[in-house]
Amino acid sequence: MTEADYADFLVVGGGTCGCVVAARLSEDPSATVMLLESGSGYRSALELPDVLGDPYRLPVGPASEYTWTYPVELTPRRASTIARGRTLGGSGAVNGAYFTRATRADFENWPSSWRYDDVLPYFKKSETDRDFEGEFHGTAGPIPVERRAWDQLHPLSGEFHAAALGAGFPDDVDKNAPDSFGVGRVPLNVSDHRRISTSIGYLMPALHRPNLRVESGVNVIRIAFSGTRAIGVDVLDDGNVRRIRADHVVVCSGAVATPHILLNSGVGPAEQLVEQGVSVVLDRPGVGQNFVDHPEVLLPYHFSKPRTIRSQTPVLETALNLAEIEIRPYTASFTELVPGVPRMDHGVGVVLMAPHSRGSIELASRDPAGAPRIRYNYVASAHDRAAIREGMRIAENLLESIAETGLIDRPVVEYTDEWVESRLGTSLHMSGSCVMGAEADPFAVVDGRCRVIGAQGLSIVDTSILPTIPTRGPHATAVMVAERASAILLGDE
Ligand SMILES: Cc1cc2nc3c(=O)[nH]c(=O)nc-3n(C[C@H](O)[C@H](O)[C@H](O)COP(=O)(O)OP(=O)(O)OC[C@H]3O[C@@H](n4cnc5c(N)ncnc54)[C@H](O)[C@@H]3O)c2cc1C
Repeated sequence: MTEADYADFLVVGGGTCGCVVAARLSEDPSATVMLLESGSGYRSALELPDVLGDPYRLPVGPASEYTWTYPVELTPRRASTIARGRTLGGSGAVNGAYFTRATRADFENWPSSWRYDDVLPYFKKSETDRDFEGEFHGTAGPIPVERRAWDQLHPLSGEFHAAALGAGFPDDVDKNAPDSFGVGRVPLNVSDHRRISTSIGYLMPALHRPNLRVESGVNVIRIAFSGTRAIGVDVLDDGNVRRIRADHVVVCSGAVATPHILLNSGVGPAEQLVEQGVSVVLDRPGVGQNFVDHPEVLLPYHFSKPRTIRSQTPVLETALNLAEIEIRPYTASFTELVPGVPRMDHGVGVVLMAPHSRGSIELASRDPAGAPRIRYNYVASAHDRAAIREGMRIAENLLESIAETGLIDRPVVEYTDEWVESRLGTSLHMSGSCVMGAEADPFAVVDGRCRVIGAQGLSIVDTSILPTIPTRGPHATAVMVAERASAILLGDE
């Protein structure tokens, strides 16, 4: 075997988690590490395409060369599409750069070895917080974290903050503190007006290592097994199938592609695999089942006077976090943010952060390169419908107060159930499509050490394994999970 077709650790997917895992594992000079990424690659931050470094735009429009686009069913009556990053850095290279940790309470429903005290060291290890230090913050990690200076906030962000305080919500000074609650500035993984993805923060500084090899533009179609032991992967390379062998395969392909690759490899609900003509390697009923994402409704507003578009304003600078609702005063419309998106109003996002509805990802065909069938099953639960309505009521009151300052006008809209369903979107925070759990739990796919239950030489490290969705955006939590999983894989924990 040549070095091109074997590695001790084979990392499948160079997204948020894959870049962390490849960089950390290759710190051990005795281990060879290969990272395979389906999308584009670059060798240094200098080669980074401008559009990926710009934190004030999201290159996820219909013609983007940096995304996967999947057809989805948000509700049985609402078809849509979702984007996921397809480049080094993955979804974290194209996202809104809002970098907020899961709270202490979020970890109470994770396995007992993943409580807040267990994960805090890895949150700290991942970041350099430029505003806060002390027991909850890191000062030497690869991802810089800062909040927008008060005197640079967009007027809408400042008025939103004042309106929420005026309505009696608590001042949430540090949204990355363990018990964050209320209104405050959001932490951003931005430095010198550049989005710092894990590709920039972790992978680029590691590329000089002789034991790390990165291949981009390579599509992994399945994991290869001998019995239940993973022995490598099959990749589609220039139309040819090539096998790359490994001692340990670490799947980091994200919450959509990871279950899809597993299903194509014969790991998943046996009945579904048999129906699709895939040989069963391991019957794991939880693969692709019960995922969660944050549903979102945009309440429209207009600026009273025409405003010049500010080129260096983050889309989200402040937010109000309540027990299960997040209210986001977006500073720009998605038409301004996402190239190629049709005309849309400015809007304040009302987002359900702890939904009860669960979705599924299943094989739609035997073609491993085809898209899976993704059903969100959004707002199927009466709880979710009521919680979104309550969030809309709070957001309405805040918009009313902001309108009184003369900054914005509000179109007259009757918020019927049909209107809500027609405006329903997703925050693109999909989590839990291959959850971590106890070995005895038939729906768990990986154990507390990120190993696929029932297989050998196979781990999953990405947002698909999150046991419950964070009540914040998942990016910072994904980086933490990848930090800890790397320590586990290296035998340091
Ligand atoms: C547009 C957008 C905006 C978002 N905004 C925010 C935000 O502001 N804050 C926040 O907290 N979260 C945000 N998120 C969510 C967050 O970015 C993701 O949850 C997180 O980055 C997911 O990390 P991951 O490692 O699980 O997957 P990803 O980062 O998606 O990485 C998966 C990688 O695997 C690769 N891959 C997939 N299939 C294959 C294959 N077959 N072969 C080889 N490689 C493959 C992909 O190309 C990709 O690079 C956003 C997401 C999107 C899409």
